[in-house]
Amino acid sequence: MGHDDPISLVSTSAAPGAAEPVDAAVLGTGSWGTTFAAVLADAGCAVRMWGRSAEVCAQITEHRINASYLPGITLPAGIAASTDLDAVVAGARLIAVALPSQTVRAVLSPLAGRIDPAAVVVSLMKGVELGTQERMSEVLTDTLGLPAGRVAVVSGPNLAKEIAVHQPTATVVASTDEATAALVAHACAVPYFRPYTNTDVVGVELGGAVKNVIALAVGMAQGSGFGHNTTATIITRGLAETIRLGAALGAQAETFAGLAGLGDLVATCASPLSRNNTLGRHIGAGMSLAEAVTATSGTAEGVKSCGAVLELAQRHGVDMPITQAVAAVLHHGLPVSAMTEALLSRPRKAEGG
Ligand SMILES: NC(=O)C1=CN([C@@H]2O[C@H](COP(=O)(O)OP(=O)(O)OC[C@H]3O[C@@H](n4cnc5c(N)ncnc54)[C@H](O)[C@@H]3O)[C@@H](O)[C@H]2O)C=CC1
Ligand SMILES: O=C(CO)COP(=O)(O)O
Repeated sequence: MGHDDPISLVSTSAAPGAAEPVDAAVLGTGSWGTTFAAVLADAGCAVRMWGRSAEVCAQITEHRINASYLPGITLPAGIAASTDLDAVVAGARLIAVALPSQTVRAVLSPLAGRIDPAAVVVSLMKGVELGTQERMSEVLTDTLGLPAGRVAVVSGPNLAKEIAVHQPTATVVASTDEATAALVAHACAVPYFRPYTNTDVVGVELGGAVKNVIALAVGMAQGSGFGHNTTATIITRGLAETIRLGAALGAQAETFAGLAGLGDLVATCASPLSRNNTLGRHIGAGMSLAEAVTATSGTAEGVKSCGAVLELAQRHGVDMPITQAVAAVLHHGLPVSAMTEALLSRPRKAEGG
């Protein structure tokens, strides 16, 4: 690695001054898992990936490509992918998970109690689990039997396809344990990807999960033909309801003004690369949910997480009208045209209320 090593990421058996590569595992060979694996490899880590498709794993290992999820990208050398979960995590000091949020518990359950005691586990996901209303770091600690301090979350304005071609961006690495956050930040820092650390795990995770729901709402408005005033209104009021939920769950308000809050909200709502924004636009243009899912390649987390975020809000008595409207359109048959009326005809109130 070409940068300082403030904490113990490298093997203690390394010769003085000679940093050994970090053993890292990435679970999930979709667009973000593959891109984050490339970032780790560029930062000097030795990276193994786990995926359920033998064909995708072979492409990554043998040809340094992932044609379905990152077409046109050549991956850095040294990434090996396999369908053998046990072999991929064995000996890894950093295990990053990039799977659709609703699948994480089932995929990781076989690893319960079997993670290397020195390893940290990193959530790259932006979702909330339906039924339990758990954030992804909670699903990881629950499923793997880990203390919260051994889990970190990476979240920010991080559209995978931009990072895969080394466009510059920053991110937030959050953990309740500052040393864990610093360790993960160290492992993924490269000239085009700058990690900041934070201990507000709740705020960082909520920022990532709720912005997907707000991006769906923005997409629905754009697909209906509305312009920038409507987009800006949804982004701003979407941030307001995210902050309200965060306050109820103990997050720090300033986190939502940062990269994992406003930063990611703006990137996702503005970019046609966003699957949530794209799916929302299809719905706004008149497609059914099934048609929109088919027309959108990749995981649009907000489709399922809108229900889980709403459950969480209702459990804590928090008003989230945009989230409620998105869930009503996607899952309860509310026409997009009625969504606008439902939101704009609410009782007037003070802006900060
Ligand atoms: N793509 C992006 O730009 C970013 C995505 N994220 C988050 O990362 C997480 C993963 O997203 P992506 O990699 O983009 O999704 P993706 O749709 O590109 O890939 C999902 C991967 O999970 C696999 N998968 C799906 N169901 C599975 C199951 N039941 N068992 C095992 N594997 C399964 C798929 O085969 C695929 O390899 C999501 O929470 C997303 O919000 C976060 C930041 C950026
Ligand atoms: O999280 C993302 C950017 O930060 C990716 O957004 P989508 O999941 O909507 O593509």
